[in-house]
Amino acid sequence: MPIENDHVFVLAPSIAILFLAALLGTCWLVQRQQRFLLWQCSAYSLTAVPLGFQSFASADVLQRYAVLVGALYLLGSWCLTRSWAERWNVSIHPRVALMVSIATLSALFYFSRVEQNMWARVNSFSIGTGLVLLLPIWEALQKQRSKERLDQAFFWLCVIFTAYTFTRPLLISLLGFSDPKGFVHSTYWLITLMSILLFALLFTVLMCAITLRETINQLRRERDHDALTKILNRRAFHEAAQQRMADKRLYPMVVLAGDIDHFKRINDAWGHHRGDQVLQLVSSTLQRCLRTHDLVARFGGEEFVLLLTRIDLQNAESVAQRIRSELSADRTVLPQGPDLSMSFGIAPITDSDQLEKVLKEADELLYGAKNAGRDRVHVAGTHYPDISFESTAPMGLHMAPLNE
Ligand SMILES: Nc1nc2c(ncn2[C@@H]2O[C@H](COP(=O)(O)OP(=O)(O)OP(=O)(O)O)[C@@H](O)[C@H]2O)c(=O)[nH]1
Repeated sequence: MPIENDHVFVLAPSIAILFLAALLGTCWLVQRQQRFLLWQCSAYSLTAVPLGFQSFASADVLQRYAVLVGALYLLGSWCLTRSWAERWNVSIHPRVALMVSIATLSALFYFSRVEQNMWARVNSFSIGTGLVLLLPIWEALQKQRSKERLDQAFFWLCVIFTAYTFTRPLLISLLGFSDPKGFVHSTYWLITLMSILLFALLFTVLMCAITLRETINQLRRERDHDALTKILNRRAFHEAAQQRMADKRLYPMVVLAGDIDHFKRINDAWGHHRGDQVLQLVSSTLQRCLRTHDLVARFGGEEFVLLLTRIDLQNAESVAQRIRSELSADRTVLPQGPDLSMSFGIAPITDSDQLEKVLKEADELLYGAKNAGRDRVHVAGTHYPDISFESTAPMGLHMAPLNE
């Protein structure tokens, strides 16, 4: 059969939708995390096939295969609902979708085989697919959704597309194109093709933007957080601390440098895995002491740093003492082991201070607490006669065990 020019023209949207499906499929293959991309890709592929078929078929052939074509579209709509449900983290009931699909296919059968009525066929199909698409939207309306602008845009695009699916035959007939006969040549069909292509494009652009945003956010999270304890790392702490220090309302502020005592012994006696659990326990204990605007970070090894806002040295010392007593009483990780203990150095921040200078001071105080026998808190401005400084240890190098 020779391919006519207008056939090629009406086939173009199906081919374009297949390209979009390939794009979404590739996005999923590259990162294998956003499963909604895969469902959307399946929906496009399943829709492009009957769309292409309809562009070629005569009215008689269409009537004969109405149920099969309808079934493919419904399957495509089901994949679309799975994609949206995945995105919004809602569950949809396959049984309801199945019942709607059976009713729709029965109507298609009736209006193509028993009573031949193209208009009723088109309308019953639109209502059926619209109802399937409504399922995840209904669920999403019942729960709190993301306030992110892209997610909001995605949700409303889904709502508009569903409303359009319900009313498409009516809308197009309102425009004056009420005769869907002779499909390939009808304006009705061209408007249908173009609108589906437009929606597919909009969905693809939004989904790619959402995926890109989430990939970047994930990379940022990994860059800023310690993989084991999930709290800030040294780099991110510096960045966040500079911001806090620039805010005059958050003063007085202090830095607490803390270090688990004899952590090497825990590793040696109980294994590295248990050591990791101790690090996680310490970070969660430290996190519990935080208030809004406070920061906690793991600087490396078993060394942690806190920045506490709107607090004086005396109260900061109480916080450190509370952390010490909570840790020593906690038997969750080492039920039969020794009490966990930590040493702290606490230094104040004044608005003219450099962060590095305060960290160094807190670290020297911590070093003093270790020298003085560990399991204690040393606060700036207090005289500790039992300290035997040998030298000023640089940040992070003070943990070498002393010969006791
Ligand atoms: N399990 C575990 N151990 C770590 C990790 N990072 C560093 N360590 C270990 O932490 C130990 C730190 O030992 P030291 O620097 O001697 O410090 P310490 O034994 O706590 O002695 P003091 O600080 O002087 O009380 C080393 O044995 C490191 O191998 C980690 O992510 N997980």
